[in-house]
Amino acid sequence: MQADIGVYGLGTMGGALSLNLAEKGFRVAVSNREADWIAPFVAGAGPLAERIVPREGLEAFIAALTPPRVVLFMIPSGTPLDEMIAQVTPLLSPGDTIIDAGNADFNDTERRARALAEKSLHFVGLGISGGEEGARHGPSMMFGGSAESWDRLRPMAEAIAARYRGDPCVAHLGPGGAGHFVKTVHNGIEYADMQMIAEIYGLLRDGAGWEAGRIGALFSGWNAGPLRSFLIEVTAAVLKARDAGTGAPVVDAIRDRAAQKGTGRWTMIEALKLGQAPSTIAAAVDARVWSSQHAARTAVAGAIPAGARDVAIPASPALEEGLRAARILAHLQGFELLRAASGAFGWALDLPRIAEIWRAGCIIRSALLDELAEALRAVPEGAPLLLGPGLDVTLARTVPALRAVVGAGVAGGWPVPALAAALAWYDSMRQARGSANLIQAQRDFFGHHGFERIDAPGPHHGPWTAKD
Ligand SMILES: NC(=O)C1=CN([C@@H]2O[C@H](COP(=O)(O)OP(=O)(O)OC[C@H]3O[C@@H](n4cnc5c(N)ncnc54)[C@H](OP(=O)(O)O)[C@@H]3O)[C@@H](O)[C@H]2O)C=CC1
Ligand SMILES: O=C(CO)[C@H](O)[C@H](O)COP(=O)(O)O
Repeated sequence: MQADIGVYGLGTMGGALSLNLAEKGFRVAVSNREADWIAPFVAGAGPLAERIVPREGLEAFIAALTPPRVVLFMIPSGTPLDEMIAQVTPLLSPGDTIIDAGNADFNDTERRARALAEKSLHFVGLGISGGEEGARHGPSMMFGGSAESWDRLRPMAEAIAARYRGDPCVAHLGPGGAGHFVKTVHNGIEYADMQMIAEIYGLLRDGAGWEAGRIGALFSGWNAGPLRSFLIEVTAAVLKARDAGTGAPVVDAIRDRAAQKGTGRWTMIEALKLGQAPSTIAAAVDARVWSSQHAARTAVAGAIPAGARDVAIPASPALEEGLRAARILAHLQGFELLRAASGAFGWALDLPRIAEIWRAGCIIRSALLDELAEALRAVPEGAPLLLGPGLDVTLARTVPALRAVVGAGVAGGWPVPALAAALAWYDSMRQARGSANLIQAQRDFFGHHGFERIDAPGPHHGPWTAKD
């Protein structure tokens, strides 16, 4: 049997995606670097095995594909992918397509697309979100590549994608690295959302003395309201889970060191290159770094005075509203970054469509994304996204709660870096006149850098004479 597509890499995501493709009627050739994974995978596929073509070795794998061939890699996307591309390219023919469905640095995707185009091969950078469950039953997918590749692969992509009220959660976002860039920013927002949720958990645990299960029950309640989302649902389930041996909350036994594979860091690197400052994502990346500095934290703990003792943590409605405000702000920062990238790289990213394809299947899926898609459609071209119709009203109503939550964290000495970063951005952006006039004066004083005046064309220098 010849296959419609080949999936290389039968790990968590590749295995699940292969089964999803087979379930939707596609014949899927599968292979894996460690070949002894292949037979157990097929054995576990049940009736879907009849549409799975297992192959050991690259040559046999490629020979199992119907031309023009489509080869999808679901492996770590740095050097491993470059090595696999080098091995597979001589086996392919002009017109064949390589898809990288892993998380990739979009600069690598751009480079690979250029190099493969010289060999008349198509390269697709496909951002996929949804974890194992999403890959198996319907992920959200961010397609980057040529229009020709999209036309060819669209039916397959739409067949396996998550659906939001019937609408497939996949879109062609642009050429080259556009899909991987959008996936990277998705993960940046994911980092911010996870961090802000963890900060609320920390306030309740350390500031209010709540036990994990009680916090989990609170999150469950929130999941029935405007905060409804996969990450709130996951948080509630995690907080309620108990260790089979001890009966204690599992979360209490987990080391407080957050790992990261790089997408949050990539988001920040690209943001800074584009002159953007998504402060909530930066705070989330910072917080993961601080969390990993466990030895230093342990040494410092107790040696430095704590915050005030008599600070009350705001009650549940304020926590819920504050988190809602911060979540909106984090998403808006992510979309501002996408808008900046779209302009800089000439991608014409369809921001409302991106919000729409994130409404189901992906890790940050939430009730907010539907509201956000509507607001992004309505916001005038070029206007700050903070003025997104509807969201502006919600922010005006919920930001006071965010102030109360951040205020309690600051006064009590419980860290709330991402929540505070959201608030700082909001307050900075609503200041028609900020304090950067002083920065300009300082720069001119020590570096003769010049400044603009509000009352006369420039540039100007100050009458600085002496250090006071
Ligand atoms: N897990 C998730 O929730 C998500 C992951 N991703 C991305 O999907 C990709 C795969 O992740 P995931 O399935 O979780 O990872 P796993 O660790 O479960 O699987 C990794 C796969 O990559 C293969 N692999 C590793 N190194 C090499 C190499 N040098 N050459 C060839 N094959 C190699 C492994 O083969 P072998 O068995 O031989 O080691 C295995 O098939 C990554 O890019 C990840 O960032 C994207 C979205 C969500
Ligand atoms: O892409 C994903 C979800 O969207 C992956 O789960 C990713 O691994 C998460 O990033 P990190 O490992 O850095 O927390």
